[in-house]
Amino acid sequence: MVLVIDVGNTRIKGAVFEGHTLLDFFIFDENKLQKNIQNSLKKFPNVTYLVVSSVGSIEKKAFSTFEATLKVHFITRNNPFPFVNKYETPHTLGIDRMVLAAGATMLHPNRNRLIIDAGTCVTYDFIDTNNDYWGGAIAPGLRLRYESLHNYTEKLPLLSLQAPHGLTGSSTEASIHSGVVNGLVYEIDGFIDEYKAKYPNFIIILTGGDADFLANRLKNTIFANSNFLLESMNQTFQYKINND
Ligand SMILES: Nc1ncnc2c1ncn2[C@@H]1O[C@H](COP(=O)(O)OP(=O)(O)O)[C@@H](O)[C@H]1O
Ligand SMILES: CC(C)(COP(=O)(O)O)[C@@H](O)C(=O)NCCC(=O)O
Ligand SMILES: [K+]
Repeated sequence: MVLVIDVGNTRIKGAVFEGHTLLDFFIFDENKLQKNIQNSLKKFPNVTYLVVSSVGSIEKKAFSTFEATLKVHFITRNNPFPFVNKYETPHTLGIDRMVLAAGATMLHPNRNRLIIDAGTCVTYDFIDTNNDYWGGAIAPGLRLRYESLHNYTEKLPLLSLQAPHGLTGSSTEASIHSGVVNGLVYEIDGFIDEYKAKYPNFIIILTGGDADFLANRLKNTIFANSNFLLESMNQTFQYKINND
């Protein structure tokens, strides 16, 4: 059994896998990380591997206490990956984007694929039919958009995520909800439309903390898979074991 831990810029997520089957899912509190992991391990005593990927501030040494009882693997750029990396600055590419690209390559080999991860940032990652990874786009995520409007203006309140009532916001609050939510929905639909027009037989994967909220607001019919990064971490780890 494998416990995978994804350290994002907002939240730390974990999942236990038996082979390819996800048995349980956790959100860990950064301040109680060790304790939270210990509790998950108590629930699943058959876990033998801890697999971590981080784009956040938590580094490998945070998991060193588990090295006495588990095999701890930190996913880095030195891992084997099943795609060809054509990014011009591969040394700066986010490890989460590499893991998503690996997951998409293994799930749907030799297809044109776009992975949209709506987390702290919204990342777009494109892999073509040759399994060449080209990059994509990085944009502010939903929460970040609400926070930026508040932090960089004098008069705008900090609002929490709410579905807009329509296109035209008739108050400050309604205008912010329309700008943030409709704005991101149009952005995502716009990217999807452009890629679809260019590449036939396109596969789109939507994941991240805001995936479910966004999926049923898009003009394009896309099913969200919130666990895709965790599943892809498990796949990337299996790929490493098979290729070592
Ligand atoms: N309890 C929560 N705390 C923070 N963000 C949340 C929560 N529930 C949903 N979200 C949404 O999830 C997004 C962050 O997604 P997530 O995938 O956790 O990010 P990351 O992988 O970058 O840490 C935010 O934009 C926010 O709207
Ligand atoms: C773009 C990101 C900040 C996204 O992080 P997330 O929203 O998943 O927390 C992360 O993938 C990252 O730090 N990337 C490095 C730059 C790049 O990918 O080119
Ligand atoms: K992201």
